[in-house]
Amino acid sequence: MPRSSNYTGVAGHSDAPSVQPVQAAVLLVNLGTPTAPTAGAVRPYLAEFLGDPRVIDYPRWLWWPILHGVILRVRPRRSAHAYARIWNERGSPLRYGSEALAAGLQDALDRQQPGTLRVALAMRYGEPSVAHAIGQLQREGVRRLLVLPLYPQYSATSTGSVIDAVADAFKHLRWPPELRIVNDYHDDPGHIDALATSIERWWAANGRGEKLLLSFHGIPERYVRLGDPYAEQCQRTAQLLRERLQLGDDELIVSFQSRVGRERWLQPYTDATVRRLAADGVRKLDVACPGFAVDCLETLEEIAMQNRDFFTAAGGEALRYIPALNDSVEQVDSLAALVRRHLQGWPESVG
Ligand SMILES: C=CC1=C(C)c2cc3[nH]c(cc4nc(cc5[nH]c(cc1n2)c(C)c5CCC(=O)O)C(CCC(=O)O)=C4C)c(C)c3C=C
Ligand SMILES: [Fe+2]
Ligand SMILES: [Fe+2]
Repeated sequence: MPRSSNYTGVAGHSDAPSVQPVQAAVLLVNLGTPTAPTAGAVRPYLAEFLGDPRVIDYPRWLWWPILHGVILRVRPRRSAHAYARIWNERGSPLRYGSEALAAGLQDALDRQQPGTLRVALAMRYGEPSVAHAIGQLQREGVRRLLVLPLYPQYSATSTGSVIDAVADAFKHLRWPPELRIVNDYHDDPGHIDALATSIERWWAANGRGEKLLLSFHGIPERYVRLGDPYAEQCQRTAQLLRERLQLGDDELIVSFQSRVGRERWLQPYTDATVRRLAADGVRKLDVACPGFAVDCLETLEEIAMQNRDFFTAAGGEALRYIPALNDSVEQVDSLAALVRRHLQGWPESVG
């Protein structure tokens, strides 16, 4: 059964020509990435990203001159240099990793119930945009849409912004599909199990470091004070993993990376933490980033290169980055189960 068909999964019930074909789709949404590791390609990407009021909530009259007058003149070159370190013949890891995950999820769902569910991928910033992907699904006859942002922990800056983009896209549709959105899956047992299994598998192949650091992307602390549940969800994911891996409080540490700007972000910061651990005598440090569904600039460059160098410069021997779940069978299977659960009550599509 071709993926774009309007097969309804209810053979024998679609003989009346007036019945509208029913097809359901899962739209995975990741952050997005530049089209090339150059300042020219990074600038429009950063302009869209940092111009999103969910990401930076300063009033526009204050932020716009700073963004366009200062930041977009300086940062694109610096960021492009970082992107160049992780770019390869397949392009940007965030893009091909997300595509591989979407393809894996499509195959897994097809194996269970062939042709009932279409998996599509959109990027919050850049292409293919959320509006473009939803328009395409609409043209294919999709009437039921499950949006799955690839962020295990909810933050207004990430998931909230995806919800905005979906709402904006819907404004332009005369007859939008029925909609469900996964808010988060930070404590989903299948997801925790997938993370734990992948870490254990990595330890079985590479041996175990003295400590395991879980580094999550940071956000401004102020956002959490204003009600963003992100920090709490990161700590919950860490606690569940700690229990599942049977690690003590001093063996599994949580930190927050990728701070931008002058505001105070969630603490402790990852760079300060790896330096402190090296200074405290830790020689071999394992780092995983459970907030990232697929590897990207923030894991492959910031952790596996920059923070590795901070660690060794401070006296550590080896900082070993444990890859994200990417398109592993663990991630594909846990997301397929999550999708099936969220589709319950839409029996024509997946039942
Ligand atoms: C300045 C504010 C930022 C907030 C708030 C923020 C939250 C946030 N980001 C992610 C996931 C990713 N961010 C990535 C890159 C990235 N993040 C910011 C800024 C904020 N992020 C910038 C400026 C950049 C671009 C690179 C740079 O110039 O430093 C990425 C990687 C993208 C890639 O192409 O590989 C991801 C993924 C989350 C989950 C989050 C809130 C929880
Ligand atoms: Fe970010
Ligand atoms: Fe970064």
